[in-house]
Amino acid sequence: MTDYFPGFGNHVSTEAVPGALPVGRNSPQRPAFGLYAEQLSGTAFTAPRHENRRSWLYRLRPSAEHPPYTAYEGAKNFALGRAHGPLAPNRLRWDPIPAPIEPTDLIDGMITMLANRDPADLEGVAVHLYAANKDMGARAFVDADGELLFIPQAGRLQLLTELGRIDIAPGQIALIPRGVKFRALLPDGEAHGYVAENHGALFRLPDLGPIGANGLANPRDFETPAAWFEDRDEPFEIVQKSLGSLWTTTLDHSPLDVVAWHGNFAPWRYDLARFNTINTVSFDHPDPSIFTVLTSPSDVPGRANADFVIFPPRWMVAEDSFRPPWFHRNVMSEAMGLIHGAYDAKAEGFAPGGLSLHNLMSGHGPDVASWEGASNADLKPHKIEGTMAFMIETCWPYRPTAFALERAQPDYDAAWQGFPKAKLP
Ligand SMILES: O=C(O)Cc1cc(O)ccc1O
Ligand SMILES: [Fe+2]
Repeated sequence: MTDYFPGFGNHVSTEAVPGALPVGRNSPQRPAFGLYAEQLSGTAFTAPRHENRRSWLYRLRPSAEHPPYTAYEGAKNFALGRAHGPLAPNRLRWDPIPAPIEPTDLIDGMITMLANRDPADLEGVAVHLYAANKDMGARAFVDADGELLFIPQAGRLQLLTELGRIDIAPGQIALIPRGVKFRALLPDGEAHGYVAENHGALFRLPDLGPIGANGLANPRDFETPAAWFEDRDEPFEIVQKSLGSLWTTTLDHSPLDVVAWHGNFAPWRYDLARFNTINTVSFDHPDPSIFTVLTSPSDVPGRANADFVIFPPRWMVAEDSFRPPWFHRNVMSEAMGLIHGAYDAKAEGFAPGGLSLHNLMSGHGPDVASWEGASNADLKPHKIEGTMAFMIETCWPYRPTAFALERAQPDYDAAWQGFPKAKLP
């Protein structure tokens, strides 16, 4: 049986029980076996055809059958909203968060660090960390506020979703579309990582322009799971994030009961090692947009609501060039994480599992040690290996949560202290 279908945004047809998927129509008068047909729309009905995303689900019970939601009291650091008041234009950086002490599943282990727009604007992105040590048993999570891009840093995740099962390890990413229910198992007993929650236009592959028809993340390397379901008649909690807060209700069955589905609005996974990295073979350090894996456009051409950019292993061959990221100030706002290894612009203080924020127009770039090293390096071809950093870049300035502001490294500015003054002739 096929576990995954290759391709980005393809129209998939899949059934876990033969005969469950209707042929030739979406909503027969009586679907097979008494299943319920349900359309799940990821874009407006009238979105242009090339952007239109929806799937048809055939399930044991309709999603509409649920008791009222009430406020969820767990996950104290998740969906906190942004800290209010003026935000100093300081660069910020965080150490990795410690493992939980109490048994904590993925929902309760979510920690919101950065957010920008109100989810109700249908724009913006939030950056969360997670640290969990317990499987989600009889509970599922669903995010009405956006799609969730999982970026594991340590420990595998098994994401059991309404549309199928996804296994990922650090170095792979997975996307759970807005509105898709899922629960997460931790095959290694513990898991840490990052989540980018995109409230805006769906993540898609960037245009390639003069690069041509191939390169960067190639569509065939994205994998969408085959239909899978669980038939569990027992109390099952659903936690929903909606309009920036968390809500709970309890069903008498698992909501992961979709026996068959077809469509192009579905979860997927991708292995970052498949990224076809393109870089200079002459001089200068190109803009990091060459490393864009996924982009969520805004209404302004070329100005992303959110870009997911990686800094993968690659050859550095530029001649007479300062090879690491240059000093810069950017109108876009940059959140960065590190999956493993070391990042070439930061010799110290940016650890795997850590996070940094360089908001709009803040001066940043190589720390003193990285600048010193790269300014004096012998420029023979050199391979950067054993590393994977990433950036969630957005046109909407981030606001850290109060939780994040309280825990920022106290001395990040020291990374740029002690540069020798230039000497004029
Ligand atoms: O600030 C950073 O480290 C991210 C970054 C990397 C790069 O190669 C060029 C620009 C940039 O913002
Ligand atoms: Fe930057």
